[in-house]
Amino acid sequence: MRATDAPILTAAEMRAVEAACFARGTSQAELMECAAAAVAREAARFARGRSILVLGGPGNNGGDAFAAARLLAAAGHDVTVGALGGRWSGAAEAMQAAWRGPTVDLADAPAQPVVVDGLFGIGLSRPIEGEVATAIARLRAAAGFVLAIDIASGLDADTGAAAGAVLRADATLALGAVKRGHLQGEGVAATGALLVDPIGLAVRSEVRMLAQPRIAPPGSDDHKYTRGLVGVVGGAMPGAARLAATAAARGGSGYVVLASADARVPLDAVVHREEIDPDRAAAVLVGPGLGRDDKARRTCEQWLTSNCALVIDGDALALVDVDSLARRPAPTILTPHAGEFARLFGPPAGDRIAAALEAARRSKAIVVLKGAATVIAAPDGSARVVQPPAWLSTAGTGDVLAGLVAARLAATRAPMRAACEAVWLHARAARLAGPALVADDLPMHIPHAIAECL
Ligand SMILES: NC(=O)C1=CN([C@@H]2O[C@H](COP(=O)(O)OP(=O)(O)OC[C@H]3O[C@@H](n4cnc5c(N)ncnc54)[C@H](O)[C@@H]3O)[C@@H](O)[C@H]2O)[C@@H](O)CC1
Ligand SMILES: Nc1ncnc2c1ncn2[C@@H]1O[C@H](COP(=O)(O)OP(=O)(O)O)[C@@H](O)[C@H]1O
Ligand SMILES: [K+]
Repeated sequence: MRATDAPILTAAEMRAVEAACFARGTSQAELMECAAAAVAREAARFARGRSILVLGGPGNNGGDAFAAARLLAAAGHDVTVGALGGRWSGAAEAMQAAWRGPTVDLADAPAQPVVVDGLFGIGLSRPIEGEVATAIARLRAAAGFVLAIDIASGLDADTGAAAGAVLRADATLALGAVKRGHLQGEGVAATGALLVDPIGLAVRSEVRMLAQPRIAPPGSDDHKYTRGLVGVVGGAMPGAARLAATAAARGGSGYVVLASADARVPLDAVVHREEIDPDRAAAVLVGPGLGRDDKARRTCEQWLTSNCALVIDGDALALVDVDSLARRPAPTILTPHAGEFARLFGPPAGDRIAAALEAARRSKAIVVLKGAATVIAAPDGSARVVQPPAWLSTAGTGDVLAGLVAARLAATRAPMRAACEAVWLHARAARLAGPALVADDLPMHIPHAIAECL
């Protein structure tokens, strides 16, 4: 199944879940059979009759691989196992012994159009180098499709870092839960399409993949003010604030006010004013195109010390500090890209999810750390992660997101929910806009994305 709403665990958390499962009486062999059945199902779906090379390593990832090879062969597929000689133990040894088909050393394994990678999973303990690295480079180059069991071999399961070679996958079947390493570092490119099978494990985690939200429509007694007035503070680059204001209007706000020295409005529905009335605004966005001069600094300070629910983006992120954010009495959402995040909180070490959670805890704000995997982290330790389409990597799409976050904050008054709704709608609008999108294309697709969530 697709990874939407799936739990995301560290390797240690995954091992704790497995240990609890064994303590309840499930055997390792039973769990491995479950994993292997899921792997065989996906491999058969992708192979569509082509020959399959299954790579089996020395640990339980290899155990899954041998068991999957047995199931695939029993279903009539042409299967060869390329084994990394080693000492199997426990359930993995039993799975290796139960495989009766052709087995060759990894170094001699014949190239095949479909490769199932069961070399290493979350137990990778040192870089892949030497003969193994040479073999996987050769087999990868010849393969049309690689399915990784649990995680692409060579990736650190927590950070996605690759200290040595990696067998890049076209799809990965995560077992039990998504691992943090699928979503960061080299893992972003090496994971391919991310699929998850629960393999019968009950996994609870407040760090999850972002699910499609349910959006509440306005009630019959709502009017423009109850639905939420969004204030967008403009500055040195007025286009950015206009993009944000357009997204705020299309994102379900009752009323959008754009305060800018430049009187141009992007839509007739957006109202231009010199100032935003803090008592009327349900959410205020500060930062897109604001500039960083003294005037921008004063504007930022004024909103930071206000009682308004704030979305802080772009230039404003360079004008605030963590302690002032933590002192705010009203909800705050920060929407930094990696550079803005590093300036405010320090560069995220390997695990961006951990870094975003720590930043949320310190600033007492919702932190939306944008990028190829966008992390939405809350001070209470919960987080959601989504992989937006890479076509979003173009100027101004962050301004659109910031306006959308402000719209959802005004509509819901619930900052974590607002950030999740906005990030999902933004990614969905990008898919609806299609390849080679520009930021201006996104807002018109937001209402269609919202319609899918009612
Ligand atoms: N624990 C369980 O009961 C289950 C685990 N599952 C599978 O088990 C995997 C984890 O199994 P393990 O903990 O055995 O670990 P792995 O199978 O991921 O790898 C550990 C083995 O590889 C060796 N190794 C690590 N890095 C190496 C390198 N660079 N070169 C050569 N050898 C290297 C280690 O010495 C060890 O023998 C998961 O990813 C998943 O695929 C599934 O079967 C479900 C049940
Ligand atoms: N490689 C990528 N894959 C997916 N999404 C991306 C990628 N690069 C950037 N994005 C998304 O594009 C947006 C860019 O925001 P930002 O960097 O603030 O741009 P700007 O300031 O020009 O508006 C964010 O939503 C981010 O998650
Ligand atoms: K693997």
